Amino acid sequence: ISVLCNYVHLQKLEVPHNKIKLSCVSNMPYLVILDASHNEISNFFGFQPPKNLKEVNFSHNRITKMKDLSAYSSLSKLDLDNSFREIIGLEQCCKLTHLSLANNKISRISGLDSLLLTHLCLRGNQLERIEGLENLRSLQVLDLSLNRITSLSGLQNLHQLGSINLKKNLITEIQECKHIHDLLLLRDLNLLGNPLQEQQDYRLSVVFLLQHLTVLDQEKVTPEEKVSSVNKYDPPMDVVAARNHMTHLVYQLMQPQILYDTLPSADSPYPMLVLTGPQGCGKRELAHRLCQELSEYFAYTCHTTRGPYFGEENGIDYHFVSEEDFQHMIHMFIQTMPYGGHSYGLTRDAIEDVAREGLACCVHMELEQGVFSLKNSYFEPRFILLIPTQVEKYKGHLKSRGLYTPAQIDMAVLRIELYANTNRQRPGFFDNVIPSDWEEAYQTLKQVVKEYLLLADQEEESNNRAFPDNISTLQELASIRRREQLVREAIVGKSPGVYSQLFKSDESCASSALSVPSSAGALSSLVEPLDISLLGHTLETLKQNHDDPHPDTDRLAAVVSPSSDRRPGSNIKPILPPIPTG
Ligand SMILES: Nc1ncnc2c1ncn2[C@@H]1O[C@H](COP(=O)(O)OP(=O)(O)OP(=O)(O)O)[C@@H](O)[C@H]1O
Repeated sequence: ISVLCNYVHLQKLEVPHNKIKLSCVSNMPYLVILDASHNEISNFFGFQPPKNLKEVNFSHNRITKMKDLSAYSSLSKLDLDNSFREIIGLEQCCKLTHLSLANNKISRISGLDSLLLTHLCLRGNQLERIEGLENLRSLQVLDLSLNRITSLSGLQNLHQLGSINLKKNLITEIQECKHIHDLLLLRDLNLLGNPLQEQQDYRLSVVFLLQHLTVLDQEKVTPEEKVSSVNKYDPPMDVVAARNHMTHLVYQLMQPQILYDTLPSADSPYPMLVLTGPQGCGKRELAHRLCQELSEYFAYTCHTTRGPYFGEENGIDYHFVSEEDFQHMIHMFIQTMPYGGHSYGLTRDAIEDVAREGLACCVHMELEQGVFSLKNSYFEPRFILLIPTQVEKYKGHLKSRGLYTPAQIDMAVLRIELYANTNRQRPGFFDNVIPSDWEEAYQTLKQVVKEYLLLADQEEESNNRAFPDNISTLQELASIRRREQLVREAIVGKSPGVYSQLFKSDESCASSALSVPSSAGALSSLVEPLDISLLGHTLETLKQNHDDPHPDTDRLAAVVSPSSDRRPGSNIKPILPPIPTG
């Protein structure tokens, strides 16, 4: 092609698939693009360097050795798919962004450190490791297919990478993906033809580990795959709870159905109080103290396979059972939770036993498979969150227990945020929040619970009774007593025990309301429809009420007064803790 020597202004020369020599290029000082691929060139770049040569393709020639290309510093794109073993001579090509060195015999990447490459192709070489790429911080597209690479280590700092092709290599472990986990721009990954594809759930695992991917192995990652992978490997609390609930529901449905008579209907909620909070926040101690001090209202009801701590008693602190027995009675549980190598669970029978004694059950639980699981059931407990507000104090407390490793303590501290977030993001999820590191946490809890039981008003009134301030208080009390008398007559001595207020909700009122009989005509303007759904198991308490010469006026008034169809205790101001930092 020596005739081209006269074309001095030529900017683009394409002569692929020939057997030509390129000495004429020395006469083309303005050449910008040169394609001399698929020739038989062995001495490449053997011409005077055109000043502005940007794109050169010398692939598929007979080049066996790279050479110094510092004279060609304008190069931005270079294809050298030949048969050489070592990368050299590119150090001065500081404008080079696209480099293809495919199908050579390169076994080690070197000499690329100073370049600003965005696209690099090393397909079909003999690489076993990814090394020498650490400084290519601008790299966006990397093709390492058809090599012998076993690990993805070496890619972790290439934060601009959007596409990696590792087809047909020797990667065996899915865990290798952790090296590219932090590459947030990575959208396209190709691992086809690697041994790790044989592993079970390979695709879901990779989709989970690399949640930014949109294409994996040349196939689009669907939203369904993304959701399934998260549900499988890091299920949100709702999903864990839903599974737990579903499992136990299925177990229950497989059993003969028992009709319990403590409650008026099968789906009436039991009165229940649930204390929850992070590990070692003191919920266990508080729950048991509450059961002790308010033993006429509460009893503890959970089963566990862990052994009793010093001073704990079977049937009082837990029902202690063996793992074997626990599994044997698995169909009886409403929910279960594995924790620290032991199992915990709540059975319907245990709740029923407590209800038979006219008590409400009080339990302490973890969030995921405890509180969330109960939220799915038809039980409608009161949930109280106990949350540490002073991280250092909380850490100190955990340390002083001598039961936890530093890692476990850190994990426990991290979990505070889980509880705080649940409280922040789901208004009304907890009925009350009490800082557990206050000295007066128990007193606050007790007061809140008494409010639920409507005992606080009662105490207040009895104080008032003892020291009536003035005549108008006396008159008011007399008036309340008169109204209360009428109410008693109207409901023929039936009213729910105070503890049943724990679970009285708007819906239960609405679904089972009964209007006051006409014999109480005088009252019909005074009282709202009465909730009798909760009365079945409270007759004894009612009888006591009836015989009581000093009736609890406020309590009854609250049961029947127009305001009583609000959730009891709803007038209490929630005590919100300051949210811990971090
Ligand atoms: N049925 C249940 N469902 C869910 N969680 C439960 C259940 N019963 C107990 N738990 C929780 O299991 C955890 C372990 O209970 P355990 O009685 O062994 O207390 P602990 O050793 O004082 O625990 P912590 O780690 O909170 O100090 C506690 O967080 C407790 O609230």
